[in-house]
Amino acid sequence: MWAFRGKCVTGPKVKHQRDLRVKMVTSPKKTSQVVRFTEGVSAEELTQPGLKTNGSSTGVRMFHRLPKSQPIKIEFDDLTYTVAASRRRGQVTRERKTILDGVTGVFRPGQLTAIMGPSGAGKSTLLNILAGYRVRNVEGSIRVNGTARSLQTFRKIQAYIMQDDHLLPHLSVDEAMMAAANLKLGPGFTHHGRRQVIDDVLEALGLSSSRSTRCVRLSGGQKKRLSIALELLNNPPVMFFDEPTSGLDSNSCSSCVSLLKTLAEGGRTIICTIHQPSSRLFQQFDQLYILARGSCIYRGTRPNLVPALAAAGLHCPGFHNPADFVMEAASGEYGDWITTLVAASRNGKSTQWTAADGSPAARRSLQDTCHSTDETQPGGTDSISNGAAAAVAPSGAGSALAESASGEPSVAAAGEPGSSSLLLGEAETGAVVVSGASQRLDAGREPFTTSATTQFCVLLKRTCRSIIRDRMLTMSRLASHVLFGLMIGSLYLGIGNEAKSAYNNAAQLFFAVMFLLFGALMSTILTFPLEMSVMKKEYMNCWYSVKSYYLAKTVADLPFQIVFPLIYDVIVYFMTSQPMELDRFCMFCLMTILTALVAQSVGLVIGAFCDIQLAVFLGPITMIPIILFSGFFVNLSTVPVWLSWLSYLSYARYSFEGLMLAVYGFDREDMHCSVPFCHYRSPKKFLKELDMLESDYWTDVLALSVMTVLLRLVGYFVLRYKLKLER
Ligand SMILES: Nc1ncnc2c1ncn2[C@@H]1O[C@H](COP(=O)(O)OP(=O)(O)OP(=O)(O)O)[C@@H](O)[C@H]1O
Repeated sequence: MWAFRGKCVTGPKVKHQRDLRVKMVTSPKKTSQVVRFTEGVSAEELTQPGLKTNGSSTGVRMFHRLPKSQPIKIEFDDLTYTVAASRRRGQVTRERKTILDGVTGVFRPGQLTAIMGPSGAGKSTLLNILAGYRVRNVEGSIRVNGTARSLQTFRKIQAYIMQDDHLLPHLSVDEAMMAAANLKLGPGFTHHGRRQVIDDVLEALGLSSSRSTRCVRLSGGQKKRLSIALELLNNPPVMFFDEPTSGLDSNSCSSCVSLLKTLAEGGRTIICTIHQPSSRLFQQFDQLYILARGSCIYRGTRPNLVPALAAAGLHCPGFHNPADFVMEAASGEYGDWITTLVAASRNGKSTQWTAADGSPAARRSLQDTCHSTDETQPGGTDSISNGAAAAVAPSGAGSALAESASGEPSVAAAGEPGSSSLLLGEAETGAVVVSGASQRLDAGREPFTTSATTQFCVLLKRTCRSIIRDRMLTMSRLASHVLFGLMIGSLYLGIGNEAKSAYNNAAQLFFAVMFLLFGALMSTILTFPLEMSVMKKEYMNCWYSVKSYYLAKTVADLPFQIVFPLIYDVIVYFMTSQPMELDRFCMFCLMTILTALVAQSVGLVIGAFCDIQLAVFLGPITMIPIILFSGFFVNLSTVPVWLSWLSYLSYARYSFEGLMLAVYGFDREDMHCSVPFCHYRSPKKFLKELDMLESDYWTDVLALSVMTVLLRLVGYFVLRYKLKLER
């Protein structure tokens, strides 16, 4: 059941799935669009700009203003991927487990290709390798439009939509889209131009009415469509989808696959992994690439699947969903057919069943831009071995990609604003529509569309917005500083100048250190790993650099790490009657702020290093030795020499010492004694007792500052390393 603007199109008009096929047709010369449907849709519906499925729009519409792109054909030969085999106890083994075993295939523009196979067959692995998400331990070759794939160039023209929708929960749809547009559309786009592109994409994907809805409140289907919308902004000609229908109900699945089909019909190369599609979904796929145990058992069109299986001796019973049947066969339910089917498809090399050759538009366009599938490119193969070659693939790939559909090597500057149409749909002339703003595909080594400064500014704004919108966390942080401040202030009320309460006052200062350390550490640890998944997706899709992200992330939280300790300081300092001297108060505040900053840096390192489960354990655990060597529990002069070096690594030591010196140092006069004898009437005596008399406040400031900077650098490199490791 399809509907337009909420109106259902059912009954005699729509008889078959094929009737529902939408063809977007436009003339490159005309600015107005003609929307042509196959049979079954009334004339007045042709004028409707949006298309809705099951009451929710999954619209199909020409996007006038997106950057232009061009068709991309991906070929891969003898792809093999191995991982280290698990070690048996007490045994060092060099054996490797083969996940993909020399598979070959071609994915063409204008086609929706499904990579199918039972669980563990290697679908996601193949997708990741083709998308460039995985490069280590990969052997074989990948060509893009007949030329060796340059990972750098390819990353700019592909989008990878992950199985889970990694979205920032507190941003609205519109805000998420605007941030993406600011990052992905070049400087040539004005604010108005970006707005128009966003409007087009949201309208087309049926998200216009959800503009102001926060991502966290979107339905599963809407989240999926938003994930696609975000990637569509720069009109990537290649889109990879990992299990796009997972977690969706049958209607949302259908809407989602229809959308993918429409994107493919516009000339894009759409590749998705899918487990076991219903027969309704299955009908939508043009090409199938079926894997079993890391080998290809079928490569060809969907209608050819049953004949191909029959030719190999495996007969699909009538009325049986071919998708189910082939999955059952691949799982071994009818005996061991895998070897036979792999041999029949020659592990993907056979082109016997790949009759269709892309949409006519894409095909014609490719004739100008590509070499034949089976042509061997002398020296043009991106031989990937242990990832090394992928990284140094010739930049010539970029120029091949950059050629226009007419074969002319003309690609306008990145982000150049254009006025009409894009790759989605076919021109009446049959050529793929490529007019309008264009994407620069060979813009040197820099893979990002926007400058580092722009990336930083956009990310800073977005991160600040996310922090403020995360009311629960932000208010909890604020409330905890106020409440603990009042609690400590009440508990140690007016003791700051009382000689008999010197130890209590030191305990109060030590508590401030603990509270600020844990507060800043845990708030970072709890949020950073969750943001990392969003960051990873966006970084892999070339939105921005790690550097820009990390800098924005660290700077965005800075005001909070300054304001919250200040609130605590004001309450505690005055309630506990510390010396009423401005410079001492400023030194006190500086020390608490540095304490929060160093703890935040530790949180960034731990958050970048491990997932949230491990991080919430590691964070507090790593604090134990830091606290132990702070000088509060043990007089540091009594620590054995072989352990004393640890105290120099303890940032709690510098914080505690700094606070003590701010309050008792700098020749403070004797304190008030309300009893006959006070041992620590002289602040110097008290500092000497704690082995702090010779210490210097500014050395503590320097130590904490250096630690903050170093830890932030460590966090940055850990983040980079983690991203590299995952590939
Ligand atoms: N880095 C790795 N180390 C060890 N094994 C791996 C690694 N990556 C993948 N595998 C294994 O390779 C096999 C294929 O994994 P992959 O995720 O590609 O399967 P899949 O077909 O997508 O399965 P599913 O549909 O269940 O997601 C699995 O058995 C998986 O455990």
